[in-house]
Formats: sequence, C-alpha cells, structure tokens
Amino acid sequence: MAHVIASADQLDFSITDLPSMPLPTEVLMVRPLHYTVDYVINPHMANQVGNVDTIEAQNEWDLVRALFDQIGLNVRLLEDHDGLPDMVFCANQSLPYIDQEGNRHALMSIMHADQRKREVPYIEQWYRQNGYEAHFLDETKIDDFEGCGDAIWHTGKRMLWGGYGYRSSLTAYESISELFDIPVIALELVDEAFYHLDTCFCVLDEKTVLIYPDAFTDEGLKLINTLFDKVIEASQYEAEELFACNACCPDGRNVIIQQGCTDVNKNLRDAGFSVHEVSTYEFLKSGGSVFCMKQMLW
Ligand SMILES: NC(=O)NCCC[C@H](N)C(=O)O
Repeated sequence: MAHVIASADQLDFSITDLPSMPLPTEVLMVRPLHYTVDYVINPHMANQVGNVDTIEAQNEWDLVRALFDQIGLNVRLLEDHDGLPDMVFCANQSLPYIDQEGNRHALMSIMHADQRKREVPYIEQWYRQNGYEAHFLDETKIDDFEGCGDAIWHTGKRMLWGGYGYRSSLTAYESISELFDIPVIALELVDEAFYHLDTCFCVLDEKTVLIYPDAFTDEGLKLINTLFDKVIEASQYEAEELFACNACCPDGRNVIIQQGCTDVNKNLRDAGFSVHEVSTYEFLKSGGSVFCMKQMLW
C-alpha cells in the first residue's frame, strides 16, 4: 500500500522504527566528453549557453571522481553521448534501490525536459549489464520523475524524501512507495532556483540534514524538523550561487562539497563531518554540482 506523507500530522513512525538499508559502496559517474550548456531548462543555465570551458570541466570532474575514490567508494564509469550535454548529471535518470534480500533494482526516470529524455535508455542499459532489475513508471499516469535529483534516501534507512513541483510529480511517489514498499516523505519545492530536491536538501547522516529553508513550504519544514535532530541551514548565497546543499555525504562522515561554502563548511566541521572541497564551477553553469554528478550504488 502506498505510504506517502505530505504533512507532519500524517507521521505515524519515527526514524528509529524504520528497517535499515546498507550504505552505498559504489558510485556511477558519466565522463563529460560532450558536456556543455546548449539550452536553458533551469534558471542557472540562463546566459550560460556556450560558456562552458570543456577542458576545465573535465579537470573538475576528474577531481570529483578522485575524491569519491579517496573516501573509499568504488567508482564505475560510463561515457556520455554526443547531443546529450546533461548526461553527466547521472543522479537524474534513475532511482536505484537494494531490497532486503540484497537484490538490486533501478527505477528509470521520466525526464521532464525533452532535451534529456534520450539519456535514460543508456543508463538503463548500464543497469541491465550490471545485475540490476529495471523498473518503469506508468507514463500514462505520471508526467515526470527525475530520479535522485528529487528522490533522496534517508541515510541507512528504508525511507525516501521526495521533492516535487518542478521536475517530478507528486503522483510518482505513490507508485515508488508501492514498488519499493517504503514510506516517502513528500516535500513541495517553491523556488525555481531550487528546482530539484538535491539543490536544497542534503541528508548527511541518520540524524542530520543540510537545507536551504526558503525552498520549502512551512509544512515541508515541519516534516524536516520533526524527522531530523539537527538541521543545518545554508545562506542564500552559499545555496544558490555555490550549490552548498548539492553536497554529497555517502557514508555519514565525509562531505564532498563545492569549494567556498565557508559558513556551511564551518557548521559541518563543528558537527563532526570531514569536509572535502572541490571546484565544480563549470557544472554550476548548468545548475548542478557534486550530488548530481554521480549515482550511488551498491
Ligand atoms: N540537480 C540535479 O540533480 N541535476 C542537475 C541537472 C542540470 C541540468 N542542466 C538540468 O537542468 O537538468
């Protein structure tokens, strides 16, 4: 039965009650050989068409890859394709999942923008070749769903946070909740600059989250504050210009984040996290940073 929770008064469990889920051991990254800003499908891309330094982008991507490797994740690589300049953002084409028996699954996205729809079959093919069962949403009922751009696992738990409003539809989470038999906490996004949940919400560990509060409704903030013990808030500058909340903390300890997020980084260190700063300036031009440049896997 679908279990989608959109307000705090619908909460009928606490995080500690939920079954545990293993932490990811691998990441998939897509080499940005054809990465550029070619069209505008989010506000960050406006005025950036043709502005990407492609050599610099590949150097930045290499350093992000090295950091994932350094913190102990097995990095799997796939090449992008001509005419798919956003394929590097491989958080978006799917939502992977490991079930209680250890079987691996991937739900394929329905991309919101036509320009990105052709990316999905390439990622699906990679999953099929790597022991994942592919699943699909009913396109006659669901308009869009952009994978881990909007659907974010609660660290170590069988529960998903689901953003909706710009790139994913609320109805997608009914199907996802049923398919994976998990509760989904639905969060409406209300600021177009934060068009994916991963631009304003970063789960750091089971008890801690980093957010940009103005991207959410009051009801969303109530859910976040109820389910996390500690909520670290990013300023508008660090969230919108530096994508602070698009950081990635795959193990509950190490945070990989765009360089220059001074206030957020101090708060992260004070809370006991190890901070690894990296330049993703060429990817910020397209509206993405560390979190969207990888897909977490098991
Ligand atoms: N935030 C993400 O999860 N992904 C970044 C996607 C950037 C790409 N230019 C897009 O607008 O779809």
